[in-house]
Order: sequence, then C-alpha cells, then structure tokens
Amino acid sequence: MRSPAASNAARETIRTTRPETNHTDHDETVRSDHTDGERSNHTDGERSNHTDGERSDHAGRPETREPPVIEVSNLTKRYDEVVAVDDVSFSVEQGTILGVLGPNGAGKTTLLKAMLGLLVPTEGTVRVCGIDVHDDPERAYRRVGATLEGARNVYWRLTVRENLAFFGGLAGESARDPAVKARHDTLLDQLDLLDRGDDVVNELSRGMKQKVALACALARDVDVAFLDEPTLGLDVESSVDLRRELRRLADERGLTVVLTSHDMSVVEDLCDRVLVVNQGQVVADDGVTSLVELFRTSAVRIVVDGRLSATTEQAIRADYTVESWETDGDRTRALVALEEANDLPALSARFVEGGGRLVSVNTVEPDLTEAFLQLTGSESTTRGTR
Ligand SMILES: Nc1ncnc2c1ncn2[C@@H]1O[C@H](COP(=O)(O)OP(=O)(O)OP(=O)(O)O)[C@@H](O)[C@H]1O
Repeated sequence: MRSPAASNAARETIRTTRPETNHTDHDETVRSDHTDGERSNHTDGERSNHTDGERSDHAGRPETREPPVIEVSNLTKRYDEVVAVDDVSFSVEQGTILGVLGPNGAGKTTLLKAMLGLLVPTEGTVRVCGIDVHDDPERAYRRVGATLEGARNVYWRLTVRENLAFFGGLAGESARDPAVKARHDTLLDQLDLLDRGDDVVNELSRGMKQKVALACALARDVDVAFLDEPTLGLDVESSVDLRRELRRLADERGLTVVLTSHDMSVVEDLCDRVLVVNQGQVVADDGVTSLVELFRTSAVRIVVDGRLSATTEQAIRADYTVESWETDGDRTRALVALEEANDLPALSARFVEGGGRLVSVNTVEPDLTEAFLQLTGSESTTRGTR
C-alpha cells in the first residue's frame, strides 16, 4: 500500500528527527515522547547515583540532568567482510526499557554483546554508567546483569538460591550478608519464586527457569539488564508476569533494560522506546506510539456478497491501493488502503455500484509489526484488526 518511496521518506524522517548522540547536550538526547521526567523520580535514592560519582542532589538544590546510563558512540563491529554493527550511536536514560528489534542477522546480538563488553568493537565506544566497558570491563560488569541465552546460563543442578548466590558471588557478594540475602528474598518474592527458592532448577517449569535466569541477571544490585529474548518459550501467563515485573523494576528501582525480542506484542506492551536495526544500522529510534503513528495510513477491510465483475475489481484497483482481494464463491474480501477516512463512503459505494451487498466494513490500524516491516523493507501480507 505504501510505495517504497514513502517508506524511504519515512525512514529518512526517523533518522533525521533523531539527533545523533551528543554526550555533552543531554537535552538533545532526551525525547519528548518518553516519560523521562516521571522515570527519574525513583523510590530508591541510591539508584539515582549511577554514574560513579556524578549524582543527583537530594538536598533540595536544583539538580542537573543526569548523563545517560548507556552511551553508545560510533560503534562498529566487522567480521571480515560482514559489517555486523555499522557506526551505531545512541544513548539511554535511566529507567528506560529499550527494545532492540531487527530481522535475523540484523546485528542485534552483536550490538548487545558489544554493549556488554563481551566483544571488542572494531571502532567506537560503549559507556555504561559512565564506565567504558572495554577499557574497564570488570567495573562495568558490576553494574550490569544479562541473560543472553535464556535459562541456559543458569546452573540447572543448583537450587534457585544457590544460583543467585553464585551469580552474586561473581561480583564478590556473599549471600550470607543479610543485605544481600534480603535483596535475593525480595527478588524471589517479586518473581513469585520465593517458595521455590530451595528447589533444584532442573525441576522447575520452563517459565520458572526463565524467571530464575532473570533473577540471576538481577541478583546483584545492577543498574542495567541486557536481556536477549526474555520471554522466549514462556506461556502467556508467565510472559505477562515477566513483563509486569520488568516494568515494575524499571519504574520503582530505576532499572534500565535493554531487550531483544521477536515478539512484537512484548515490545509493544513493554518498551518505552524501540531501536529498529537493519543490516547493522539503526533505521529507527523512537517510542512505540511514534513509530506506529508514522505509518498511520489506515486500511479498510470490506466484505461484500454478490459476484463482482473483473471490470469492477480492475476499476477499484485503478483508483485505490488494494492490498489484497480474495473471492470465495459469492463473497469478496478486500483490504484497501485509505489515506483519509473520508474516502470510505466513496470506496464502499464503488463496491455497491459493482453489484455487491456490503456485509462488513472494518478499519484496520497499523501496529508495530507493520511499522517494523516497513522500516526493514519487508512488505506486510496481513494486518491485524484492532
Ligand atoms: N562470530 C561471527 N563471525 C562472523 N560473522 C558473524 C559472527 N557473529 C555474527 N556474525 C554475522 O554478523 C551479522 C549479525 O549477526 P547477529 O547475530 O548480531 O544478528 P541478530 O540480529 O542477532 O540475528 P538473529 O535475530 O538471527 O539472532 C550476521 O550477518 C552474522 O552472520
């Protein structure tokens, strides 16, 4: 329905409205469509001190805006001829849940691994909480938790609590420390795992294992969680629970989350902001609502009874963008793009004039899947009706 030119124009719009990362001008990097103001008002005062020394002023004096928790600058990762990440720059404010989307091979995992300091970039830098993850990986590691391969990171022969103790121990924390134990208890409680704490992970359901993996990523009092496909394989209920928990951690503790997911509903429900990656480059960086708005041309699904002639079909196709046209006996189902809702009566009239009897007319709104497909150059074949 939208011409490649329209998609390109949209792509250009997204790239040009998003300022390049400017680490000295935070106003530039703060986006109006996010609730940054609300998010910076966290209940855990310690959390706002995430930049190793640069902290907010709790004594009532005017505060300066804090630097972003994550700053990626001109990051490039090449594997011989393949440019997996191509000159990517962006920054993330505290308490944001950022979704990284992209088709297979787009560079999402490479980007995440480079942000975690697990890959040496060909060029560019990543700073987490003000720490360069490649110059000082150990110090950076203390501030981040990650699940890169779901529950496979977790030790299945250990109990849930032993896993938490192990992952906390990697950063020198002792589970015997009452403060650490209290944190683990709170985490288990929040994830509804408190009564399973002494169970061997192997005996838990898949969804529970996934939650244990998340608990391990957060076992230390981290500022940032990198989660690769956190809801993969979860049933609907567990997926909803996990999303709720991540939202709560972001809102109440100021946890910053970077996640990848192929599940658009997860991203649409959960993320404040979406980075769409394609061929190693960021092709869009915006709020979910803004991205969907960008492709807000509606379509209408019309069902009519009565045989429509080939001439009628051709005439409608000549005047409108027909996304699909299916005839099944006497029934025709057509999906037609409309630039203006006002065009609907005229379009319906064309079907009636052609001998059809209207059965139903439904407006179909675009969603994140549609925006994603447009941005990555794929074409949508179906639209969901809302
Ligand atoms: N170790 C490696 N050596 C060579 N090429 C690699 C390596 N890792 C990734 N690549 C290539 O880099 C590109 C990006 O891969 P990456 O795994 O980051 O994509 P992705 O977006 O995570 O994909 P998927 O959604 O399929 O997991 C791909 O072309 C991939 O083949």
